[in-house]
Amino acid sequence: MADHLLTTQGLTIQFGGHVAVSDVDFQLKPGTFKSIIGPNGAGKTTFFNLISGQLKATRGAVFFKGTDLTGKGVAARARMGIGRSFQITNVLPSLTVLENVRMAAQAVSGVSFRLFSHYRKFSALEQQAHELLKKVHLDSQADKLAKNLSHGDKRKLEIAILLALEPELLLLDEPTAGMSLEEVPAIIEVIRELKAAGGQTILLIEHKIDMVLDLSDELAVLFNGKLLADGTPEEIMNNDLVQSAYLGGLYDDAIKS
Ligand SMILES: Nc1ncnc2c1ncn2[C@@H]1O[C@H](COP(=O)(O)OP(=O)(O)OP(=O)(O)O)[C@@H](O)[C@H]1O
Repeated sequence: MADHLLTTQGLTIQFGGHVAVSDVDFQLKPGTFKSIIGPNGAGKTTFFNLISGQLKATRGAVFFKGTDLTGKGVAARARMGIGRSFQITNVLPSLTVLENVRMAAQAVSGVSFRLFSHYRKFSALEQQAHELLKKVHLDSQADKLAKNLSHGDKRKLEIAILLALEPELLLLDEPTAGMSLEEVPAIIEVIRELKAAGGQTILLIEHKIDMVLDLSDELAVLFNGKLLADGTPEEIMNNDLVQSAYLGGLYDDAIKS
C-alpha cells in the first residue's frame, strides 16, 4: 500500500437493496493517469463520491497516502490533497473568472480578508490565479463574469479552481459532459497539458473512449458496481471478459456522446 497514492479495500456501498459499488479493491500509483470506464449506472460517480467523502461506505475503506480516510469528511479529504470535479459545473456565477480562482487560492493560503487588504499578498494571489488560468487557457477571459462563459470554458474554470486547491490527486468526473463537439478538443488539450506538467495524479471518469485511450496510462473497468478489470489500455482492450461483458456498450456510448 505504501507505494500507492490511493487504495480501496473491499469498498462497498448499498442504497437500499442496490449495491452500487461492490467490494472494490483498487490501487493508484502516484503520477499515474488512470481512467475509470463502464456503462451508465456502473457505479463510477458513486466510487468517486466514496473517495472524496461525499458518500460513506457501507463496508470497506479508502486509504490516501497510507491513511485510512474512514470518518473523514469532504473538507478534511480536500485538505489532505484530494480534489474533485463534478459532472455539473460548480463555479460562482457572479464573480469574475479571476475572482473565482483567486478566492480558491486565498482559501488555501489562509490569508484572511483583513490581511487581504495588504497589497503584496493580494497581488501574489492574483498572480497565482493568472498562472492557473493560463494552464486552462482562460487567462484572456480573466475579467469576464463566470456566468457569461461558455459551458466548455466553465469546465476549464472549474479545473483552475481545483488546481488552486493544490491537490495531489485530481478526480475528474466526465469533464466533457454536456459540451458541444466543438468544445471537446480544447478541454482534452487542457487535461493533456496537466498530465504532461506532471503535478498531479489524475483519475478520470469519461465515456469518450478515444479520449480515454489517448490520455490514460491505466484503465479500470467498473461493471454493475464491481471492478471487472484493471490494467494498461492494451490489456483492457484485449481482455476477453471486458470484450464480452462490456465493450459493445462502451462503443455504443462513445458513438452516442
Ligand atoms: N444517492 C443514491 N441513492 C440511490 N441510488 C443511487 C444513489 N447514487 C447512485 N445510485 C445508483 O447507483 C448506481 C450507480 O450510479 P452512478 O451514478 O455511480 O453510475 P455511473 O457509472 O457514474 O453512471 P453514469 O456513467 O451514467 O454517470 C445507479 O444505479 C444509481 O441509480
